[in-house]
Amino acid sequence: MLLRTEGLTRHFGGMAALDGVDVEVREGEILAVIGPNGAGKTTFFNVISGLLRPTQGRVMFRGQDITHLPAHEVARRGIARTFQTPTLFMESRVIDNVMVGHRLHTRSGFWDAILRTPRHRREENESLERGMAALETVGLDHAADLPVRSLSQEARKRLAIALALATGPRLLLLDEPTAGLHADETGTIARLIEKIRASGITVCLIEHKMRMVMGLADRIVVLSYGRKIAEGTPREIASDPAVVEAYLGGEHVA
Ligand SMILES: Nc1ncnc2c1ncn2[C@@H]1O[C@H](COP(=O)(O)OP(=O)(O)OP(=O)(O)O)[C@@H](O)[C@H]1O
Repeated sequence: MLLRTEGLTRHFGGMAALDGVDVEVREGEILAVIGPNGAGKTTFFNVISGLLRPTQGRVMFRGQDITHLPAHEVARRGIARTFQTPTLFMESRVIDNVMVGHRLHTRSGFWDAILRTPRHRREENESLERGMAALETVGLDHAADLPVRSLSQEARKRLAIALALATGPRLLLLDEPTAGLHADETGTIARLIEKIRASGITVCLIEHKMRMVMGLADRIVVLSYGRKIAEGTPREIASDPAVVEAYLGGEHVA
């Protein structure tokens, strides 16, 4: 087991955005987290990645309790994530955006940078290499020197994934990686996710596009009102009465 949440609970005021959620992420799989709007999916990612403290419950990663670690420490241990709305530096070059991600793992400080110490130079070279490798994975190595603003919407999504890959994760959390994209662009991202998994990185994604989820995920976890209501293979989920009810009962039909 790569990651396990136990009784994960998060309240906002009187409301439980997550309510006793037990989820296991297996090494090497693509796990999709789905559910109607407001089901708690993003909150689930925020708690795992250390951006939010759970009210109750635990997060275990590679056998260690990471529940109370700050976000940068969770990232250092091997969990990277993307956000629904990526924060990119539009006027900076593509490669510079990616190198910021890798610096999370470097040790040079302010004085190393000012004095251009050997350690700083070595780490800069390493950041560049890692950054270029991440860009190559997502198919943006040819665009390394272009400003981010010149990229299409779809290429920016891939860049956001490259930023996460540059941190060298074991587990990649993708929050709606295809939001706002057309069907053919969605296919490109799906193939990229398969490629990332083939490289040995475990993927957990939040996704609303059912066709994509059904074709891509090994397993699916369904959240509704903060609770896990179903879990299984795409085939099992598609015919699960509780899932059909959760989607048809709300205003959201995928
Ligand atoms: N920081 C916050 N403060 C207060 N309430 C919040 C906060 N974050 C999330 N919530 C509430 O928690 C519930 C779950 O939200 P969350 O964003 O996790 O759902 P989601 O499944 O990701 O939804 P969507 O599919 O719309 O992105 C919602 O009712 C939301 O309004």
